Amino acid sequence: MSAPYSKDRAHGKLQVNGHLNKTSITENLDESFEEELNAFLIDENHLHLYDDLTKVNPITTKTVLKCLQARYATEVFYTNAGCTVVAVNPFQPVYKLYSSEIMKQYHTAPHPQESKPHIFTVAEQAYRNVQSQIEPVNQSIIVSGESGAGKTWTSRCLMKFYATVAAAYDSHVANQTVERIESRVLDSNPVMEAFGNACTLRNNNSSRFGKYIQLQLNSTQQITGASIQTYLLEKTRVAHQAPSERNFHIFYQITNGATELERAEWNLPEGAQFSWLPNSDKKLEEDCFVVTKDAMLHLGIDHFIQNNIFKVLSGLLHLGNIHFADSLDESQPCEPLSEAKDFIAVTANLLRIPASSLLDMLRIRTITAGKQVFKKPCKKSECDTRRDCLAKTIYAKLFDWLVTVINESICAISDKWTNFIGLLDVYGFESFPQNNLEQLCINYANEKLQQHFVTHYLKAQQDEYAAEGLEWSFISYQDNQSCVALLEGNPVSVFSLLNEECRLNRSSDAAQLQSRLEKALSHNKCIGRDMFSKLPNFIVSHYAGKVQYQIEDMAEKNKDPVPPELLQLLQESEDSLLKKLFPDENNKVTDVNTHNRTAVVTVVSKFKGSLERLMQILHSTTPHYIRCIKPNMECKAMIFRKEEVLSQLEACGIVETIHISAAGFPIRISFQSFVGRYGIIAPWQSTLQSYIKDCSPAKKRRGNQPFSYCCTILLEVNNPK
Ligand SMILES: Nc1ncnc2c1ncn2[C@@H]1O[C@H](COP(=O)(O)OP(=O)(O)OP(=O)(O)O)[C@@H](O)[C@H]1O
Repeated sequence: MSAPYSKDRAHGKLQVNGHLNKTSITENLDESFEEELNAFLIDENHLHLYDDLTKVNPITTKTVLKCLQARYATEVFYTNAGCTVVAVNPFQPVYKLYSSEIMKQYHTAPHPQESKPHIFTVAEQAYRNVQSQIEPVNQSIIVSGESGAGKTWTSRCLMKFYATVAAAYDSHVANQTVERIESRVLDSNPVMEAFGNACTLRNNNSSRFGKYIQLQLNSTQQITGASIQTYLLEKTRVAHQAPSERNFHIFYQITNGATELERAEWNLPEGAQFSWLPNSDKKLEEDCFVVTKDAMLHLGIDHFIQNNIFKVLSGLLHLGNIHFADSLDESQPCEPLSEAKDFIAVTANLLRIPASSLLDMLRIRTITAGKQVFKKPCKKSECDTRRDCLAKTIYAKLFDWLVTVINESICAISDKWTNFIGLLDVYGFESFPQNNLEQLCINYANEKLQQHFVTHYLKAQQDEYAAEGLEWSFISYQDNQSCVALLEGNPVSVFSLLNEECRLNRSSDAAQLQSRLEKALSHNKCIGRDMFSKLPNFIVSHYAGKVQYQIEDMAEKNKDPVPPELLQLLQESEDSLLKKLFPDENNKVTDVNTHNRTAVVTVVSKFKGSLERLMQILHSTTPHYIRCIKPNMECKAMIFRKEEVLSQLEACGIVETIHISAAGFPIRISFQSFVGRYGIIAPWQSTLQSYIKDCSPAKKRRGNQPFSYCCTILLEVNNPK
């Protein structure tokens, strides 16, 4: 990222890295720029006063960082950065910021933009945009940031804001009958978090899935419903938890919070040990079973179904305790360890499947060749994989089913809502010592969102100024198109090669895949490799930094194979919930072991498809951005680590955003809307009409004219020369 220069710096014409006379100007100004920078920073007492970072002068990463730090020290957590609100996580409750009085203040403010920076300003702006019915009427609030930065917290606050200000107060039915829709929408949070969040090294309540919530508004802008779309649940967590991390919260809730009666029914004796329940001594406030059960009830999941769900979950915990011994004779199936025998019986009982069928499924593979069917004993490692696969398959289906049930409970029928405000809370960029397909998908999603931001805001704004012929010098921003192309492009990309590997119906060789990736994608500057690593790998230069991915297991994870006998077993279950989750038509589920190569639907293809649909929705809405920043990795209150914040600011290109916003036209409304609304003050209506007629085709073509431009027209019409 190059050193920026401010608008004022070059007499209002040159902003950052301007293509115009860039070199000469930067050379001439280097010295005085340094002086100016020091002059700005010298009086530390004034830095926290910068509510809007576009007013900082000069705008540099250092000045922006210093202002955010000064504000944080004075317990000011929100700062405007042009079109974005920067939210630095306080890591402590700040009740005064989110009270219903504060919500109402922002809601009723004549000019919310002039109030103190807040996520409620963004929420209110989006709401007023819907009220004004200016196209595009539907809105999206994109909340981004790394794990633990505060995305989920922010989304929750935004939902509470809308539940307060857009409530159907005047509706008798809504007030008197069962549960009001807004509270039901809010109830979806604890349920989704119990089943989809977990304690990780970086966040005690980390969302292990992405979500897009559409709040549905009627013609008078009251909430009439909502719908939730989820993305890529980290289902592997059910059977594998990294050291010092935990499984999904719900497992701890049932084991800690069940009553005596429930314990007996779900076979969860006090103090029972489960392999898939690590770090259960760590108590979190998220472990509140009563809250989850109440919320489920409000969403229409009655006690009977709840009981059924928790019984199945208990079955999964017991399943995790089934371990096999190595078989000395390959022709014989592996024997379960002696203590595992009880767990087989209990698991089978809780899942209501025959214990013998469960044991067979776990340790014997069925191979179909033409009309012949063979049985082959699995190795110990295969038995473990099949056990884990059973747990992941059930949990993922259960999670999807819950989302469907929640949607049925909160979604309004189509003629009851006209517009929506969408809240997007997706996992942040991830880079661990070991990265695999999960991180590749997550980082791909972040690349797509960054591209949306760049295209939608940075690029679109600059393009429009250029087309308008407005005085403007270009700002170089980090365009991530080549990285996106590397991952998903046509005809060849990381995804296409991974998918091809799955279609080839053979066990994948990581070293071969590495050389295939290298050969086919060498033209793209965003891919590389760690030559010193003995393990096959590739490195992707993401917009937020380089990430090294391990290739071992990647193709297998992409296939995500589910043995057909596993599905058959679940279809035979007598349990009413499992019957719902695995109805008979699942017989048709693609078997990746068969020869039907074209039918393989891989993880990346599915994920890419769902992201494309999300992008289409985002493109059809007016976007708003909230960038959450994690001020320290220990998640401690009032600690601001400059290096950590700096890398997050750089990763999201906030300084470029501030530059463009500082230099650009902040308000833009469609030409037609402008004339429709303000034309009345033009005394010469006919002149106005002819002025519009005379507008150049290029000007007429564009729907969104800068506000200043529209004002000029109005002025000219009012004061004809
Ligand atoms: N505005 C806030 N006020 C007080 N505490 C906050 C605020 N925002 C976040 N936190 C604290 O930070 C923690 C992490 O926030 P959150 O779970 O929203 O992060 P996230 O960005 O959604 O992380 P992940 O991507 O892992 O889900 C919260 O559990 C809460 O304790």
